[in-house]
Amino acid sequence: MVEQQFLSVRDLDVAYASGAHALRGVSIEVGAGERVGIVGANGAGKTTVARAVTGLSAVFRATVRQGRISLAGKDTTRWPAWRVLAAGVVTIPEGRGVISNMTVEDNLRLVLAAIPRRRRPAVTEAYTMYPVLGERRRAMAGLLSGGEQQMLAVARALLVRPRLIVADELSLGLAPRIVTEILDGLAARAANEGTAVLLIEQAVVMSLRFVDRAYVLDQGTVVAQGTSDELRQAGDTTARYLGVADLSRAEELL
Ligand SMILES: Nc1ncnc2c1ncn2[C@@H]1O[C@H](COP(=O)(O)OP(=O)(O)OP(=O)(O)O)[C@@H](O)[C@H]1O
Repeated sequence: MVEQQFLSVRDLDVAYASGAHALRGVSIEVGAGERVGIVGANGAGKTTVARAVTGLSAVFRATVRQGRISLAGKDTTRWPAWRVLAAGVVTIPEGRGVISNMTVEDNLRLVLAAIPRRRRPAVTEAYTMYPVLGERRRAMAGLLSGGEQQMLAVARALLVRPRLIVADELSLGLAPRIVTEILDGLAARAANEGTAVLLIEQAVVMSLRFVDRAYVLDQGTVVAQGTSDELRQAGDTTARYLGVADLSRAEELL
């Protein structure tokens, strides 16, 4: 049981203007400082959860038809993205979202500028977290490798001291070794700052290593949930929803 709940999603139903009924009665919880995963196959509804939680549904012409989203007990179901951000929820969208034709350092300074000077962290925090960013701080972000860009996105998200980071398909297109490096950096900093992480991933084996517990989504519904160990041991049942032959022997997915 989550001791101090930060994000609570209850019985959420979301449909797109196209008619796609993407989520049906989804309930998830993320405690303060907790690391929680949402895993599921392509089209399961993972990104739709991320959009709903971060106030981006309307941008994608999706509507919350039923249910409630709350942050620290406040109903945020219909809050716009800027208000959710102000409440301490930062999103790392699929595709990273760094500004390509700005330097690494300017990408970082851009978010720091929004923080009052007396509380502003040093830009070098990002370089301590991922030293390669320091080495490449004058390079245009668009010239970094995919993994380095993702490091920049993660480090930038942490600089604003969020209470929750929602990371959507962080591993997409990256080598497993790089993903591990990125997640290790994120885990260390998040634990240090008490930041909760909602990790949305198709890469289930990798994801279960990083999170404390996870929800399995299939066709817009939560079909299983539990600690990483429980889900791994559920073997066949969980694996079937994920399109994996056997979760306990799915290391090759990495
Ligand atoms: N912008 C959109 N407009 C209309 N339908 C959408 C849109 N985005 C997603 N959908 C539909 O909503 C359902 C859930 O998609 P969603 O992207 O949330 O799943 P996902 O688990 O994140 O999959 P993926 O890993 O492919 O991103 C799918 O049927 C999808 O076709």
